[in-house]
Amino acid sequence: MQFHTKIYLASASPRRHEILLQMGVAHTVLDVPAPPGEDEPRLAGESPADYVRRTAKEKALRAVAWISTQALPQQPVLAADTTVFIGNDILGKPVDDDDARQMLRRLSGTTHSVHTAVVLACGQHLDEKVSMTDVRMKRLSDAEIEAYCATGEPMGKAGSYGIQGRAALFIEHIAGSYSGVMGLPIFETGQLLQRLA
Ligand SMILES: Cc1cn([C@H]2C[C@H](O)[C@@H](COP(=O)(O)OP(=O)(O)OP(=O)(O)O)O2)c(=O)[nH]c1=O
Repeated sequence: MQFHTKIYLASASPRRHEILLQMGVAHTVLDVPAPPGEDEPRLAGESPADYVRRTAKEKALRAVAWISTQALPQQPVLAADTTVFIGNDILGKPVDDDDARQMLRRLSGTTHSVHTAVVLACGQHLDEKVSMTDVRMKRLSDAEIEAYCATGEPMGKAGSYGIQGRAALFIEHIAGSYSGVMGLPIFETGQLLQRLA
């Protein structure tokens, strides 16, 4: 599969940039000013899939609006949102080490789901896909959590871990998309980009 159209990646996530490089997708990373504050709250009754879909669409549309204020060429925009769900709760990115410790204690010895929505915007036209992955984490000791937090790896990552990093040692099993857990599901992204050809 070859991708010929150049796109913008509207994401500050280095993982998403790396995954697009792996896919051979020519892209420019856009540094769209993000709204200040914490992760978007979930709406009442909103499913995990609907939540990531909505937040990824917001990122894409914010980028489209921003491009139109800059002297930038018009190109399709790719945006994504990744969130960890456990029980009925969202685990977003930790605000500090204490927050990370709490999230890792919560994930220890259980299975959670990681949802990633990927959105392709051509102007106001949006196309999207959602990947869902179950992740089983082994039981973590306090010492393991401490040592992991000391690496700094939890920061900037939903659920306070990176499956692509040292936390791989904690993951017993996954059912779904490894790249989706990392932040950009390769299969679903390829399906969206193929429609540009
Ligand atoms: C669960 C998990 C998440 N993550 C990362 C992917 C995403 O970068 C991050 C989830 O945060 P997001 O809000 O999806 O993305 P972001 O803030 O990093 O970037 P942007 O909004 O600008 O696109 O967590 C991993 O790198 N590995 C993992 O195993």
